[in-house]
Amino acid sequence: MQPPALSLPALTANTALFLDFDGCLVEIAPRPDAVSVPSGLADRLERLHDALGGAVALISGRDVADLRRYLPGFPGAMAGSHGAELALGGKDITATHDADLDIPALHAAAARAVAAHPAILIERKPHGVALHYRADPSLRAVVEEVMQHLADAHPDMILQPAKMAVELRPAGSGKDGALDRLMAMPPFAGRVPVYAGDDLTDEPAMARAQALGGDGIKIGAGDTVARYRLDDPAALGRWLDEALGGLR
Ligand SMILES: O=P(O)(O)OC[C@H]1O[C@H](O[C@H]2O[C@H](CO)[C@@H](O)[C@H](O)[C@H]2O)[C@H](O)[C@@H](O)[C@@H]1O
Repeated sequence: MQPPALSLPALTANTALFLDFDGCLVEIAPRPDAVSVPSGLADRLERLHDALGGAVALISGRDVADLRRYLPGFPGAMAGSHGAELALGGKDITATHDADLDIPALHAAAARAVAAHPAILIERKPHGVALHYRADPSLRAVVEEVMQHLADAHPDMILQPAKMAVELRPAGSGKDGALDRLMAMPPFAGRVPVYAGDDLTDEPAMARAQALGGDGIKIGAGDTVARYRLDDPAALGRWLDEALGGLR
């Protein structure tokens, strides 16, 4: 499905805005810790937050503590770990699932399984693990096989394919669930959701936003359920700035 690239949805004072992080607000980098936050992004997010009465949320596969390192002053809600964590405003981070997971054991098992392949980067997350093969794409099959074995051994977790990576996240998590949770509470409730994202983990959330009468915006290339598309994070930034002008 290739959505039209011609027009974009209007942001109004009644919009609830949901933004993904990697590949959406920031360009993809060689490693998770090598992303660069564009100058002006923090200010843009704060102005959107003010103009939309606080109804702006970041919805990321990263955990919330990691997101906060990149956007420390962001005043809005953050859903992290593919929806497995939620933090409202600057407040505490809560788990949204009730799976009783032995995460240190999962991290150790993942590390043992790829010990022979130092090019595979292990990202230890509070609610799961990611194995990245961006440094050597020929290791994709190894990563997929290891993660399938880990998924088979951990029925409370599900596989999440990502860009040059495969992740395990808790069953019952998901960015669509994060969107639903936020849309049920103020200041999001009663608004029209607009969700921008770039990756497979964003597709269910964009579908959900559209099912609720809103819109999805796919950032970059690839099949998508979203009705709209923008080329890259810079294009999203320009569109958000234009939209801000109309909200004043
Ligand atoms: O939901 P997102 O905010 O888009 O996060 C998805 C994953 O992003 C990160 O990995 C991806 O970005 C890295 C930095 O650009 C890149 O090196 C990697 O190849 C990508 O897969 C992050 O490391 C993951 O934890 C997120 O789940």
